[in-house]
Amino acid sequence: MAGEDAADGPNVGGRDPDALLARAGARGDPDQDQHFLVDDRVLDRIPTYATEAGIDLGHVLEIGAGNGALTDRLLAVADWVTAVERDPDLAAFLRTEFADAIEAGRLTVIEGDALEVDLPDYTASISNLPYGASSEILFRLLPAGKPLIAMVQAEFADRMAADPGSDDYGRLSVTAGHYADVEVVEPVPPEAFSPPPAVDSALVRALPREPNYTVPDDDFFLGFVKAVFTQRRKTVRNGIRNTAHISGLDDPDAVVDAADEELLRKRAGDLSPTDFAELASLAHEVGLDSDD
Ligand SMILES: C[S@@+](CC[C@H](N)C(=O)[O-])C[C@H]1O[C@@H](n2cnc3c(N)ncnc32)[C@H](O)[C@@H]1O
Repeated sequence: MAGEDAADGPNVGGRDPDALLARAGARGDPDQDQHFLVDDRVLDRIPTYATEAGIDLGHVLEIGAGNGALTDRLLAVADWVTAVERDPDLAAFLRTEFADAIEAGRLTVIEGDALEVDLPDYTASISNLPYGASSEILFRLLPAGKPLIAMVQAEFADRMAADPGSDDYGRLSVTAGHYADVEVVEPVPPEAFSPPPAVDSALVRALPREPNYTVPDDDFFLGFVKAVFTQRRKTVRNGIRNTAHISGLDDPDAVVDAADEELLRKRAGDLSPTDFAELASLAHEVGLDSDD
């Protein structure tokens, strides 16, 4: 079990992030989404967002391990960490710096693109994500139904966790909320990173659960939500009619004819996830050709 036994020598959990950067010889290339966490307090707090929620740390997946500052903290609490890193120099550094943990079978380094490599069967993911690919990476991870803690752009975090009717509520909120309860657990300023990103950051925690609605088909539901939000300033009636090329509906008019007038008069940003599920279920029933 995670805890004292998981500690791998006196340094694990206490490596100085600046010293790690110096040893890695990494300057951080913003074009490669390389912004390394150098604030010890933020690094130390990240695993606590998992432990306080009782998340199983048997096998933690870290995407974008970089110089290993977070990997070090994860090794202090997890039984096993799999770290994915695309930069070959950083992956090589991780293999050297954490040779003892690798030798002990507690760390696996996967060199490659997180969107392409095979992912292991992990119990939780905890990452400081490359912002350029956060959306794609998150929507690779969330359907796995495992708890997730991720550093993302603050604005992105707010949109993930937003409630219906708020300015931040949109496709991202409904899609993330389809898989998990999402909360923003900590805002993180640019100075916590080297080099500092141009944007504010935030840590989100996503705890998987079944949605409180049912849909006939996840992909159809998510495509329908995407389609209607492309017309967020229009009424839902027009949104459904105008976006059949995105939603894949064969007969959007049949959906509009059958749907509840009160929902059709609203705009996408005012529909709850349950409203979307009701409309998508109806659309699936009456808006698709039977041979689809
Ligand atoms: C924001 S840095 C985080 C580094 C380190 N984990 C930390 O917390 O300081 C993101 C890391 O992801 C790596 N990266 C960028 N795109 C990636 C991708 N598609 N797949 C895997 N790693 C990627 C970068 O090389 C960089 O090391």
